[in-house]
Amino acid sequence: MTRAEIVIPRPDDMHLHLRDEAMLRAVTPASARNFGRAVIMPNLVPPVVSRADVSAYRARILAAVPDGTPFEPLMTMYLTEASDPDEIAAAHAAGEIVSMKLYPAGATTNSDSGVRDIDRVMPVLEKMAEIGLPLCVHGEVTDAEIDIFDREAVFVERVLAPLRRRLPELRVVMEHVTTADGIDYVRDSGGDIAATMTVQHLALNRNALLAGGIRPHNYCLPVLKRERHRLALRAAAMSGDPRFFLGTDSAPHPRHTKEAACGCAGCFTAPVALGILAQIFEQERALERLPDYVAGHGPDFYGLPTSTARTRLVRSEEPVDLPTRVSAEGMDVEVFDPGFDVHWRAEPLE
Ligand SMILES: NC(=O)N[C@@H](CC(=O)O)C(=O)O
Ligand SMILES: [Zn+2]
Ligand SMILES: [Zn+2]
Repeated sequence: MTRAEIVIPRPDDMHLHLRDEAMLRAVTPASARNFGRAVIMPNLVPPVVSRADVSAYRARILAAVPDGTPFEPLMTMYLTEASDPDEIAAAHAAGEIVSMKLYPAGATTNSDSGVRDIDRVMPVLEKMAEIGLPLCVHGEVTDAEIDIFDREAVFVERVLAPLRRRLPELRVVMEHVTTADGIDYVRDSGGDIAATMTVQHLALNRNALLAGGIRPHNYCLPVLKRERHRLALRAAAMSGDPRFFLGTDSAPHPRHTKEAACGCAGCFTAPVALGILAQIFEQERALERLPDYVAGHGPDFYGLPTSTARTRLVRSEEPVDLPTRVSAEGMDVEVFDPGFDVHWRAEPLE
């Protein structure tokens, strides 16, 4: 194929970190350009835990969106052991949030305020099941004795499956699923569950993190896994199963905090996500499945209409020059590099 193009509904990013202040201003334009809507993660410092926090953060995001770019942040609230079921129900009823986010305390970036004991949040989860408000889950256990490559599979077995047996009506999104175990669980366990998958977990296996030198910009949580897991993720993404959809988990950190003795977890993929995904779906001869993966299944799960705006994906003979860095206000953020040529680029249409 030399030059080709496809026009698809404007994609939505169902898992995104935009941060705050200078970083928020630096990274928001890339997401607003490529995506019509995004589910915004609440792991700021301090976290987004109240209705007032949600509305103030939403206003700061909108202020960072370039003029004339339509972009709708879909807000989430950070679940803590002090979360109040009535406040959450009120936020949901008022359309202020699309989900609650569960971080096991200590599992990932800015998760210290997260949940230590699931029993303590059962009243909130029961209320959410009753009103149909989804729970977005960072699905990893935090026990020091569990190997980091096993933490997702162990979470499914010890936390998620028992929770869903206890509360089968709870709607759940297993965020950034990375293992065949997670994929199998979402596909086979029944009930109202879905999963997001990132760009980096479809593009790379753990060799890209560790072979031939350590590559901190490929470090994220859950950590990249073995090839067989990447292949299971690819198969799920290409299967057309509506329970699987894009959440980039684009997670910017200042460059010096990743290129460090103890580097931060997170890959900044927002500027390049769509081109890389088109490349991957083309490679798998499944381009016709891309629109549902990036623009159909996600909004469907959240009860939102598919976007009526359009995006054109253009394939060129020559590889695209991918941006390597975003700099603003003295802040440097390295853009994710998939390590292979990308011939596709996304152009938002009016
Ligand atoms: N994915 C990551 O590696 N990092 C995310 C947190 C998260 O989504 O777990 C971040 O906020 O930096
Ligand atoms: Zn996470
Ligand atoms: Zn994330």
